[in-house]
Amino acid sequence: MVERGGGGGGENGVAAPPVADGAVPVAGVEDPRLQGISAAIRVVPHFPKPGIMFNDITTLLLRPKVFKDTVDILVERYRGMGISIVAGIEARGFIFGPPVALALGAKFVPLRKPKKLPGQVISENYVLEYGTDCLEMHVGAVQPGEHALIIDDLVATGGTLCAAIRLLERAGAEVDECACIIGLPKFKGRCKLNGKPVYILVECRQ
Ligand SMILES: O=P(O)(O)OC[C@H]1O[C@H](OP(=O)(O)OP(=O)(O)O)[C@H](O)[C@@H]1O
Ligand SMILES: Nc1ncnc2[nH]cnc12
Repeated sequence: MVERGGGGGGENGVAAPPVADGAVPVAGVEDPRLQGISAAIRVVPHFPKPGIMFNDITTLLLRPKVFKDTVDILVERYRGMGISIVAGIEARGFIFGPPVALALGAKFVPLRKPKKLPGQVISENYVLEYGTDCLEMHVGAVQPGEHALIIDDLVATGGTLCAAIRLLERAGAEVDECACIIGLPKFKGRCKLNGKPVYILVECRQ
């Protein structure tokens, strides 16, 4: 299966968005919690720019039962798998990642936008719908051979997750899976990015 941008370093050193290349199921459709999670996500048309249907998880956070259901589903999936790193992507991965990390007894590693981390970092550029961005991770946060879970709120093109995977792998970690609360329908709930499975709870509403 062909992948673009899988190893970093596309044109101008910036990786292109990836192509889905595998099959991983979404959370079981029979799980009654998923409907509540989907219903708690507000869709804001034309934010932050015309034509974008923004899937806003802040409304989910206002409902403690639904927020807990969301965290619980992830904890239930990853408990007992030997994951020692939960890496969260700035900014919304910082909301869902830490409670999952605590429940798993794993460390939380923030993957931040440029020039936010004070220590020595490694960086990965990636392509957004318009322009580029970058994620950074502290050197020494991850030890070679550790098993990692990457968490964010939403996967759209997958460019952000691919940059996160590259960061963890450059540090020698084994990325077991990426988990997002929301995924665009084009992923059909099943995908791999950079060869890593992506677990999606609910489809993005557009
Ligand atoms: O799959 P992709 O096309 O890469 O997009 C997904 C990313 O976009 C959003 O973050 P954003 O870049 O808007 O940053 P923010 O969370 O700091 O607002 C979202 O939280 C994901 O991190
Ligand atoms: N439609 C969307 N809603 C929320 N965050 C996003 N990040 C990229 N696309 C998004």
